[in-house]
Amino acid sequence: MALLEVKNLGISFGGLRAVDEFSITIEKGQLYGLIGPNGAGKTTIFNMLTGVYKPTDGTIVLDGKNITGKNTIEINRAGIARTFQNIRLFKDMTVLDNVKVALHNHYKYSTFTGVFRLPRYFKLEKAMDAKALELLKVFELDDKASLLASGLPYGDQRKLEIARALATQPKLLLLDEPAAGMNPNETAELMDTIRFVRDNFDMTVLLIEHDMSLVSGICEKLSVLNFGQLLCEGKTAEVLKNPEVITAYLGE
Ligand SMILES: Nc1ncnc2c1ncn2[C@@H]1O[C@H](COP(=O)(O)OP(=O)(O)OP(=O)(O)O)[C@@H](O)[C@H]1O
Repeated sequence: MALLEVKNLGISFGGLRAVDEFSITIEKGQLYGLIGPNGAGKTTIFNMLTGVYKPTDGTIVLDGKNITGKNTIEINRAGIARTFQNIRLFKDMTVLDNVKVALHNHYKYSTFTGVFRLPRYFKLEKAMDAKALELLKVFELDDKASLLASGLPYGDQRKLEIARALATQPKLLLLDEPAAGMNPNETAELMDTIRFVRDNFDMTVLLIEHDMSLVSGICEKLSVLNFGQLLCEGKTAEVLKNPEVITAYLGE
């Protein structure tokens, strides 16, 4: 059974059909890329997959469960986490607390326990600190845990966003232009990190990216979107040779 099965997804904004009849099947453990020119509808698809927008048509099934039309919290609990094109961290919180916020889904204590600082509070806070640090270590951010997120260099902020998304323990990780604004060295490092996450967290990744070095470097399969519709899909090397794709996108 596929991890993600999307069929005939569509949405309109007023008179604009932003996404139309979009289908995609992603197997567990795949590194999958969604590419296409600016305004093709890629982020809109992410917004539908994560419950920010309700699709007008189609179905989204995650791991056998129909999640179409559910809200963002329900979808995150069902197992989809994402990062954003424009980094969205809690900039005035520490690096550690940014990850701990996302862990709260899985480490629950009552308000009473929290307000009165009962033993369970300290026990869970300690467990969350350890889990958050473990995640930060993967991204080599553990020694920066007590810094404010706003103080991190750009590449580290992007990594922290991925760490925070992973803290919700998703089945599927959506990355919206993870290499945006990165230099070639940072991008190469990011590719290693994404591969590491897939291999060590047993993760499935769908990413939107304009940086072709990253797309051809790590994506096993691609779907190409043009004017809201699927132009073609398949193995990365084959898709990138497709003349229609070159005309629509790479020849820009
Ligand atoms: N909330 C909205 N209201 C109206 N139009 C929208 C809304 N969200 C997206 N659109 C439109 O839908 C189309 C697809 O936009 P989207 O941001 O999904 O493209 P994209 O492929 O992610 O582009 P880019 O690569 O530039 O990020 C665009 O024409 C955009 O203006």
